[in-house]
Amino acid sequence: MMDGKHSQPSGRRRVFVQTETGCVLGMELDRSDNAHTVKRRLSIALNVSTEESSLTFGDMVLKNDLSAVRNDSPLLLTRNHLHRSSSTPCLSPTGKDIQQKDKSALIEVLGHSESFSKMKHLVKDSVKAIKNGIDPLPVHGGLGGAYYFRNTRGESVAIVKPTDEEPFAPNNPKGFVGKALGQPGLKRSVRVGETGIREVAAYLLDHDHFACVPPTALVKITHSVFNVNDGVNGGVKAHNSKKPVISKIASFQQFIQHDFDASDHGSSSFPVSAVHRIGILDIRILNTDRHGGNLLVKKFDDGVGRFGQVELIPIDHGLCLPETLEDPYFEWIHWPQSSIPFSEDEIEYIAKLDPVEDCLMLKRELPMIRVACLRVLHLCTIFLKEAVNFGLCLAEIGEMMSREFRAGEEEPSELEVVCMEARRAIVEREVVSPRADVAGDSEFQFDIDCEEVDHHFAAKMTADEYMSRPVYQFGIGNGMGRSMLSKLDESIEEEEEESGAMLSASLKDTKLSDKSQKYPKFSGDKPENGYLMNSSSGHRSASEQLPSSASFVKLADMPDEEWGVFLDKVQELLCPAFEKRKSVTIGQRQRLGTSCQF
Ligand SMILES: Nc1ncnc2c1ncn2[C@@H]1O[C@H](COP(=O)(O)OP(=O)(O)OP(=O)(O)O)[C@@H](O)[C@H]1O
Repeated sequence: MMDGKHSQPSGRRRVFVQTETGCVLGMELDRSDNAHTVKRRLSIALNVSTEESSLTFGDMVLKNDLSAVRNDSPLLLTRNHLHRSSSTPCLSPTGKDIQQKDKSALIEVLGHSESFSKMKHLVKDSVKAIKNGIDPLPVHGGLGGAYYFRNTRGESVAIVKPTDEEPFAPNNPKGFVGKALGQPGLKRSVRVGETGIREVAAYLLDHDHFACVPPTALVKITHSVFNVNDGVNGGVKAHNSKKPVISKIASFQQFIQHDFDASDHGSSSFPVSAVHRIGILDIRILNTDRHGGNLLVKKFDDGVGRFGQVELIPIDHGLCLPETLEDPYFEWIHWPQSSIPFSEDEIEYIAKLDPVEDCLMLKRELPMIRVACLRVLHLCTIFLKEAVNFGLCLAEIGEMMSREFRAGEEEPSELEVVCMEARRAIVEREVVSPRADVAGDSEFQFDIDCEEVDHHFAAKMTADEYMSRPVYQFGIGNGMGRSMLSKLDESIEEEEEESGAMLSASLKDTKLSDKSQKYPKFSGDKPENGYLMNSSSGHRSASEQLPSSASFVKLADMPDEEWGVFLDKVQELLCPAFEKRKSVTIGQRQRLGTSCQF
């Protein structure tokens, strides 16, 4: 639901500006403000240099016009050079000063979605506990900084993960540092500091609480428990050896009581429907991190005190919705439940999924979300719907999205092969008839100038208006196709190109029928290139190197109109790909005999 604050974007708004090193300042914007005035205020309040830096909001680099910035939005101040270091400090602020300057509450939910109303009591309980001296407790597991926030009884009510404490972010408390916010992260297709919005996106996309993602919101939160590494933010230590209070942007998720996680326990007691529902979510969001540790398991009383069935709660969605098609990791792919056909209600749920409406909703609730992520969501939802229509089961769909390692080389997934083929077909068509089919079409009026783009377009346009247009007319980017790719995107691309990982241009000689012969492969000859295996294990060691990730198919480089044509082409090519997959499964079943029937 939108409220008055949403519908009047250019009036007075409060925003939270975060520096690359994690300092956060809340400030009020009025109509006369522009990026320059915001930077000047930031520079004075935080004593940071804002020279040679850009103010960004998702894909947008903000200049004069700040009308696209919504109330309560987090903005990021990034330095302009390509290879930024994480050591550029805020010079001298203390958390207390900042807190006094921006006058925000201890915990403020960013965003006004109805879905966040469930968080109000958690926020209230946490604030009350803090005021009563009950401090949050650091979480020891995981690679990122995380904290259990408690109620006055000392029970955990929420888990909070600050964006500047993610793996490789400047204030990571577990030694995984070295990058600035906005740079490619643990997965290259997910930038440092952007896992929190993905956690929120997964919650918002989990319509009807189908997969049971715990309520999650983005918050601005202030406490002394948070980590600031030496040398970051000037390495300021509080007088009298007390840790300073510090404000952060963080994800705030309801704590769910549980008994263990799925990595500690055999999967045989997991209900088929829970596995299916989580699988359906993972496919839509292309989850690259669904290992057993990210499924909490809760026993429930079967009434007679026996250990019966369990509930599964999916957590940690920070590595979903990557900026390019990626190799997902689906632990459930190995579980027999995934080979059982979908039930009627699951099929109905999938049929009702509307990728266009989902993208609009995410853009409305998380306006900083990148076009690239929305395109991944759009594509994967279409893929899921078509696959289920065709009659594939969860395991088959998951397998079609997963890459394979053969002889130490990584091959594109069947879905990626379809996408590569679709892009090649478009390129060929353009060579024959350069854009004749799209360029002159008077309906393609959605390319809006890069700087002046109206990012409230999505919010202003009703779902019906949106739905009544051909899909290729609206490239999910709200006019932010190629033209809106920010400098950051260019930098991520340049870095990828430098590392030789970008193979998406190699679209020649591709044929659906023979992926192992015709497609480029990523060699796993260097140990650090084995990231598929590493990420699959779910237990990464501290010594593990930054995994190199590769993209066979990029989605965000297509202008809006091409994106629509691409989606149509993908849909056309999916049927033969499904036929092929079905024949592989039948072949496997025949070989295995009846022992694997459920
Ligand atoms: N909503 C939740 N309710 C209860 N416990 C949770 C919740 N979310 C996370 N946890 C606990 O906190 C631990 C760390 O959380 P999480 O896995 O999300 O962090 P992470 O740093 O992203 O981890 P990793 O590096 O393993 O991906 C989990 O293993 C789990 O035990």
